[in-house]
Amino acid sequence: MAKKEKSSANSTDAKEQVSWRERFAALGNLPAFFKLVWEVSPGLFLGNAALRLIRAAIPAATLYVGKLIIDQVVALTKHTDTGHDTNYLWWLVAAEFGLAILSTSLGRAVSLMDSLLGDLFANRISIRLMEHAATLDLEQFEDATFYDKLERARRQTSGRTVLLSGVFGQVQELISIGFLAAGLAVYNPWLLLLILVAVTPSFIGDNYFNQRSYSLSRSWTPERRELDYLRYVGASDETAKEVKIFGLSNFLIDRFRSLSWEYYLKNRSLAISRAGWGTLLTGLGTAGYYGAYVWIVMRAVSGQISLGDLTFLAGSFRQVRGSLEGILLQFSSLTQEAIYLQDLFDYFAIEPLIHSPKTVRPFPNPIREGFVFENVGFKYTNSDRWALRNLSFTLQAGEKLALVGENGAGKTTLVKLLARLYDPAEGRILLDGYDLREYDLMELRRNIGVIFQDYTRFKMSAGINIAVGDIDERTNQPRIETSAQRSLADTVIAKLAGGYDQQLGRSFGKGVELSGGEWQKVALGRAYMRDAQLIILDEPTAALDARAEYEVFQRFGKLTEGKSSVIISHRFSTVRMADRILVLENGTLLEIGSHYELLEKDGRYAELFGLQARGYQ
Ligand SMILES: Nc1ncnc2c1ncn2[C@@H]1O[C@H](COP(=O)(O)OP(=O)(O)OP(=O)(O)O)[C@@H](O)[C@H]1O
Repeated sequence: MAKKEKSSANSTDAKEQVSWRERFAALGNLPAFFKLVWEVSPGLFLGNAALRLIRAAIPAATLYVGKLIIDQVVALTKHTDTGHDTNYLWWLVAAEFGLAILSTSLGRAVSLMDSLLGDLFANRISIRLMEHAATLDLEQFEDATFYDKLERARRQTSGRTVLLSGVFGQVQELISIGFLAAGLAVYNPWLLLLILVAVTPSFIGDNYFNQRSYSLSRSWTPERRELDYLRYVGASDETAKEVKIFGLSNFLIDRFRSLSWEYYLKNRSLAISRAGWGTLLTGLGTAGYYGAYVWIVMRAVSGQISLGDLTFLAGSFRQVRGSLEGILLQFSSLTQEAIYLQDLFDYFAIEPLIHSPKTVRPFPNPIREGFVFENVGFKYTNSDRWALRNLSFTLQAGEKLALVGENGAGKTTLVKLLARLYDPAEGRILLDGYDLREYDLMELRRNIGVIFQDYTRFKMSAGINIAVGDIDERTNQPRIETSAQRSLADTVIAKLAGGYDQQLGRSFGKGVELSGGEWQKVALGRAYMRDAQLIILDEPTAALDARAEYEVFQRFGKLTEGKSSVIISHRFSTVRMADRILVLENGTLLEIGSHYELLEKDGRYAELFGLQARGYQ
């Protein structure tokens, strides 16, 4: 299944035009779609189908009762002396009234079920979207075409029940037509053929325009994302500061205006030609209908059919034409919806490249030998440059290693490889003698605690912001508080009115904003939440004041005794506390050794250390 979806995804990616064959092929997504809807609520699904079936019989029944009423009225007016049959007439009128009431009540019930099912379905798809996102690789998130797919899939979360009511509506209409057509065929089967011919032009026209509008919307996905982004940057608490200071609003608005105007113009020309052609082609259908109407009227005038027959035929004819037109139009929008569904399934079909092997090696506890980098090389997908190359070194068990190097040297990349956020393109990383890829991915990550320099400031409570280090322990308040003490976050939280329950960030309710250093102390608490064997801090103290930094590292040294740790820092006062220091330059290892060894060597480390030391003199 996944394979099939992938191949069709490629074919639609390759070109924006969608052929008839692809439209029909897209209908193959319907069973999977119905399965999703069924899973949401079997009861609502079945109820909806049953009510629609009953409703399908009502138009034909109403028309037939109408014919009986007219025939009865005519009979009564011809024989004024026979008043005995008025009872029957009133029964007929009551029946028609009953049918009308039934029809509207069923209609309401159906739309109620549609909307309930729609809400449940939207929630379910959103959850599946998040569940699937959690399985994907970091690299996939950094890819623009992936984002386009994600964006198109996200748009499926709402409004996809249009498809549901569309298909149910189609079946309902088809059954209605069956009843009505049977009536028409009794009088003259040619009438049916005439109807088919009359509706075909508008059907073809509509299909053509649906396809063009899908192609336009699909080919504009990146621009639509950019529009969303501009709207966000132009009106968000996170950007307001810089937008004001640098006076960016006109720049952003101009970009938004020109891009949205371009899209509007393309849409407008499509909408205008659609309206023009639509009017012309439906006109043809109307002419066909009135041709047949004239024929029926002439037969009534010449006395070949009764007045009741005339109303029944004219009514059936009008309804069949309307329903058929509806079905054919729905069909084209149905295939369009099915193509949109393809986007959703394409997204679900994306498979992560980084995963656990089928049989996993037990994770060492404790780690005995450590991590060994063997000729490791790595290149980001969208880059021709090697971010790391020919990297060989050992991070011994229990060792404190510092990474030093200029901006862009590859320090963060090295850390991401350790946590298997990426896999090396060349060479391998061993843990206690075996490739990292042989261990269970989740277990590896559980044993590594990383605080990145661009850690996330969750717009949630202060307690949760620490607990994310080990989210299963979020109700373990003593553990959260101990972690906060270790990272100095406790002094920050003590000043908050709501303490650990205080909402952070200004997005929701009475949230408060923290300073950069305060946020960093909170984020640092995450490292202590987790009982990891390797702790990695990527510039963890860049925003801390000198006293806090000193204290953090005093504690860090003690608290991670016996554990391995990696610290990335540009401050040599921090770096010199490590057992060994690894100096990276342009993705390759330049020097490795203790502070004193490297000073003695008088290489790059000694040079950088000297530069910083002189700055303080
Ligand atoms: N997601 C990415 N996609 C493409 N290239 C990337 C990505 N992340 C980093 N790079 C590139 O890889 C190289 C190494 O980046 P890395 O973040 O490892 O550097 P760093 O040593 O941690 O730098 P800094 O001291 O500035 O944090 C840089 O040239 C950077 O431009």
